[in-house]
Amino acid sequence: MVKVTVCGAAGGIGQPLSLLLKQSELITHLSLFDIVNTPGVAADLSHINTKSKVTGYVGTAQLEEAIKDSAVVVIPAGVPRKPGMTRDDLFNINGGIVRDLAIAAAKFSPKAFICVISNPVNSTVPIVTEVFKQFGVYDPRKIFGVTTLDIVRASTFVSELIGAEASQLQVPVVGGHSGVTIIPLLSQVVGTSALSEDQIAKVTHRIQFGGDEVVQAKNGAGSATLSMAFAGARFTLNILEAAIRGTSGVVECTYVHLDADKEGAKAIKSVVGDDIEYFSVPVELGINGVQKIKPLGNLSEYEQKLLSEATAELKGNIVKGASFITEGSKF
Ligand SMILES: NC(=O)C1=CN([C@@H]2O[C@H](COP(=O)(O)OP(=O)(O)OC[C@H]3O[C@@H](n4cnc5c(N)ncnc54)[C@H](O)[C@@H]3O)[C@@H](O)[C@H]2O)C=CC1
Ligand SMILES: O=C([O-])CC(=O)C(=O)O
Repeated sequence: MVKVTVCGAAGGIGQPLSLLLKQSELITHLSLFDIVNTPGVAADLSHINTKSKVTGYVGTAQLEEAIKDSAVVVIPAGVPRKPGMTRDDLFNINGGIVRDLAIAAAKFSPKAFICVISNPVNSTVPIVTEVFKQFGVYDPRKIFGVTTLDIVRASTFVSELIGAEASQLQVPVVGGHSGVTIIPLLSQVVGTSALSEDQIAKVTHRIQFGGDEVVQAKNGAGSATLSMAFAGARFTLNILEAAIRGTSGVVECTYVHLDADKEGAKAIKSVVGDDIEYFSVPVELGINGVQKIKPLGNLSEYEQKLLSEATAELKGNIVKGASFITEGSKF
């Protein structure tokens, strides 16, 4: 049985993400959890003639049944931004939501891969880590912040500039998932050497603040949902491809604790500093999640500058998330 649970499944991301996951042959049970509306979403999806069984659960009383024995738990639960807000402004409400879902996952599905979409990702991933530590079930190879949308956006925006096929263009994006902590490594992309410094700076800024572009266009009705569902499905299916089907060479940039591969992390820390605990890095996925943290590769002078601008904010976000559990919540 390969059970995947989506927490926040009735939401703007949750519904299209569940639809995309329903198409996978690798999933045998798609479990949908939310605090509202999941029976309807589950009934609707359950009529689609693909492999997985679909079940819906609503409210915390049904959370154990929803989450137990999952291979993967994907978390797009929580509130989205409105214009004028930062992702960090979501911390107080989403921190508590992610904490409670992490507690359920630690109790009822301690071996699952946890894919965190809820913002602020830079802080919500440390929240999950600290909860899993408190329950004695922590494995850093299995907890992921989903930053795939940054990579998807980068491929689209850069391909528009250099005339490449967007779906084929690999653009590494490392660091975190908010504004200046998002670090696209455009110098590593074939075809970008023809771009001027000004073009590089502009497209870098667009990748860093792509989320704001959608928040402004939606004008109070939320943030990216459809592109995030696409990115979240890609990431989840890549985890399953490596872990369930055993395919080797599956690489994605994702925000992880660098303890997930201490050997691989040495090369990262030599570039970003010893005191950075979490970073979005290129990861080779395997049967246990993170199999190998790959090096960042060469950074241009401009990318070095982006890195130095990212670290202070990232470190603050990490401490804020971790201390929400270690100094705040007791359970
Ligand atoms: N990692 C990334 O790249 C991205 C992250 N996001 C984040 O994803 C989150 C969700 O965004 P949307 O789907 O647009 O929001 P939404 O408001 O449309 O949906 C969120 C869903 O979560 C549910 N929910 C609330 N509390 C819950 C709980 N305790 N347990 C289970 N479900 C609960 C709500 O009922 C709702 O159905 C936001 O925090 C947003 O900032 C959004 C886009 C990209
Ligand atoms: O911008 C937001 O709040 C949602 C998000 O994380 C993104 O679209 O990258």
